[in-house]
Amino acid sequence: MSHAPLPCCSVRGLTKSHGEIRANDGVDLEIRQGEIFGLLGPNGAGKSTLVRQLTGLLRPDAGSVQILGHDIVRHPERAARLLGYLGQESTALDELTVALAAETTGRLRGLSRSAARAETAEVLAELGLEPLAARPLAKLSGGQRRLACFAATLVGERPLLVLDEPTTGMDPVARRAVWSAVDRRRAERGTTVLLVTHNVIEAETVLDRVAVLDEGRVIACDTPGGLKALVDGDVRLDLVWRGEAPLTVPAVARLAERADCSGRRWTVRTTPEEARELVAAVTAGPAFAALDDFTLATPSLEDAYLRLGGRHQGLAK
Ligand SMILES: Nc1ncnc2c1ncn2[C@@H]1O[C@H](COP(=O)(O)OP(=O)(O)OP(=O)(O)O)[C@@H](O)[C@H]1O
Repeated sequence: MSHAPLPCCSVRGLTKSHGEIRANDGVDLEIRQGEIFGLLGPNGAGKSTLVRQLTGLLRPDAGSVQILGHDIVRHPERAARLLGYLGQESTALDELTVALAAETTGRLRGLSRSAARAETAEVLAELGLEPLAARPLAKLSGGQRRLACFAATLVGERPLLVLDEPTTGMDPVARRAVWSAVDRRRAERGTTVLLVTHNVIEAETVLDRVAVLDEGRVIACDTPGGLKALVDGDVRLDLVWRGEAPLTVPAVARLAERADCSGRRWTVRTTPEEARELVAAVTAGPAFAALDDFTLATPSLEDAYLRLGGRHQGLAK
């Protein structure tokens, strides 16, 4: 008889209210070992509330959280030994230099001084942070500080990494360094990663599975491919006007009623057949003269998300 491996993290019926607001409403999740698992959802969906309960920082009103077989509701103090957590709030280590913050995290996690130092040097090199090693966290730019906090989270390795919006404020080079570091830990050490993110398109390439949270509930849980199958067959037409859209053109006026309009950019989700007709209509006559740019694209994970929780626009952060 074969046994399924122990899940890394198992959440059942998790419920938490902040006063009147039910931030988590019976959440069930199972994260497998070695998986990069994404938690998506609009602002206020309850992602941070969920994550803070997994990390033992917040006590649920009801439900259970097991991490590698440990009951985190009963023993919240065990979470620190099982997971590395990068939260959204600023760190208590803000007065320290980048190197010392990382080293101190390693020491707090039980590494000897020399091991903490060696790991810090490795992680700073991996993330391109060596030039900032001697600078206090409080004196760095937002993106630099975020990367330094991410570095500290990696020192004193834990089997589970919980990363709440790790790339907020980072430039593309730093973002790429974060995703490669995450991917490398999974490939080389079997680390499990729970990633909370708004940046769906960026995260799509590293995620094995995704749960979509909306108003405190899991409304979908699947692979990125599985979620995208929800919008299979649809295409997205983006139009960018030079100035005001030419609403005197009947086809454009009709489009205005159903497009998501964001300034000069209009987005329409439609079938390939209709997209061809729309493109023909806007690339002729006065509409074309008013058009700055247009693109037709196959669906992304963000389109799948919008289809699921479409009334929210929270992922466009
Ligand atoms: N300490 C608190 N006191 C009162 N209400 C809170 C508190 N923390 C969160 N909430 C409310 O609970 C709901 C869920 O918040 P949460 O921070 O978990 O959402 P989120 O999905 O992490 O959002 P974001 O993407 O903006 O970070 C929101 O309606 C929020 O206003």
